[in-house]
Amino acid sequence: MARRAPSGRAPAVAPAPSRRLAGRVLVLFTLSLSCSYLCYSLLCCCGGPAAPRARCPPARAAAAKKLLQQSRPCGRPAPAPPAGSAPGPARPGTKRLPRAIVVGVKKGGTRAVLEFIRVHPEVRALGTEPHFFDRNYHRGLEWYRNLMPRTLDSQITVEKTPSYFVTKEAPRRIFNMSRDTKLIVVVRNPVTRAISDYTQTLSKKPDIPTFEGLTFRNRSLGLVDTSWNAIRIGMYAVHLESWLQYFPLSQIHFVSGEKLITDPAGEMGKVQDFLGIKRVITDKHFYFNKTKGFPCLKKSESSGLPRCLGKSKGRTHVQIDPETLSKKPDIPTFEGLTFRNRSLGLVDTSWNAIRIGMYAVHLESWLQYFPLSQIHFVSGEKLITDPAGEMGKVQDFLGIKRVITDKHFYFNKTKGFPCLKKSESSGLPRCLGKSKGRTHVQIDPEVIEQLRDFYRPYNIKFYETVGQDFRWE
Ligand SMILES: Nc1ncnc2c1ncn2[C@@H]1O[C@H](COP(=O)(O)OS(=O)(=O)O)[C@@H](OP(=O)(O)O)[C@H]1O
Repeated sequence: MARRAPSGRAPAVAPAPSRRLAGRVLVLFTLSLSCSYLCYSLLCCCGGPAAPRARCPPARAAAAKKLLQQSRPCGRPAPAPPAGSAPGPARPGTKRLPRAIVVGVKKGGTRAVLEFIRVHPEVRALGTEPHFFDRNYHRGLEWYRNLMPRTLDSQITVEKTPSYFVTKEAPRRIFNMSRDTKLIVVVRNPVTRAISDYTQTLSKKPDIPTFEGLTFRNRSLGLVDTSWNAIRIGMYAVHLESWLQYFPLSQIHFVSGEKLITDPAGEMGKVQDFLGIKRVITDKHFYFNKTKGFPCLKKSESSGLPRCLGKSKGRTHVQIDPETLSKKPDIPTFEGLTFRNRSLGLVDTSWNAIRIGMYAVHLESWLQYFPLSQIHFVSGEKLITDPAGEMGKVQDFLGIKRVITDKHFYFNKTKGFPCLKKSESSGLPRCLGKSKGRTHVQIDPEVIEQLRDFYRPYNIKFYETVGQDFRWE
């Protein structure tokens, strides 16, 4: 080893054995450097001399870890270091907030859409799910922006977090970030989606109850448990309402999870149109992998090699009793819809079926424009028991001769209603159609009593206003 001169500098000329040693050390050092570089290049970077590749940002490396069979997504020009970080080669582009977000739905095919769209040169995607608008909102927009890949002005930043679709606050939060954000929702038959979701949970927690057990609150009554997430997520219309309060429908693109499998190029074509970018991703980008049973990319964005999605995508689903699958959706009961709080007797006046019967309330609006004498009230009850009598009054009100009389009606026992002896159209007897005079569903008499109490003050007000007692009590 070269001894240090008192000044601390190495002597200008070292003795001969030391020089040999130094020479060897230098050769070894150079060799080890070359080796490290070679390993580094093989493990992390891809590309050839024509396309110099850069190190992958950490978030993408994490994404790669998550995705089996996915090589590390790199192969883009090296991104620039964040301001204030250690100097390095200049990396082009800026970290920008996403212009498009795949907001759902879980198990719809969101990973496929993200991996397919990021093949487009005008798209850069965050590989991991940042969960910013649900779990990490408190971290602030800068935190979110920092996760994003660098993009050039011409490129679109995209992220995907499927749980956003069912997060109540997500539409408002995304709107507050940018009202122009384009939203992509991958939807799939909610029954298959629920089974896929359940299969995933089962793979992590093998002790959970059966799918059937979790699906029903009461199986014999067919009451589906809408509080179970696997079911709730599939109630697309319910969740969509929250999004439509902030975004026009034109700003939401729905990808068919089914077509994404049978015709990935077709579905991705529509996604590209929606994003306003050229249709670059086409049939040529896909092949059907028989072993996987799904379409795969011929060249992935990351490695340029053929790539299928990971093992967790396209799992074999658990077998579900076909009877469970054919159960009708859990339409709420009349009782369920009637009350905001049944034990408190609080009737839900926002339900149309209830609100319409508050005649006194609606009549007020009419009386602001028309005198009462210009409005004629037909009793729905008397129209059944005495159609001629009620129609007589209608003719009087219209100022026409009482032509329609008892002679025009007969009681049809099968129908259980009065019918016309001669219809105006055919001259033949005619009852109203099947949709008129249906057998009503049975309602708990206690509910009927509660509703009578509810309507009583409205009815009294109505009788007083119109000067007629319709005797509904
Ligand atoms: N090309 C391709 N390859 C593999 N899998 C594909 C593909 N296209 C769509 N799918 C379907 O994607 C389903 C997983 O959906 P997600 O990616 O949205 O799941 S997750 O919410 O991110 O966990 C996954 O659901 P399962 O089949 O139930 O596993 C697939 O059916």
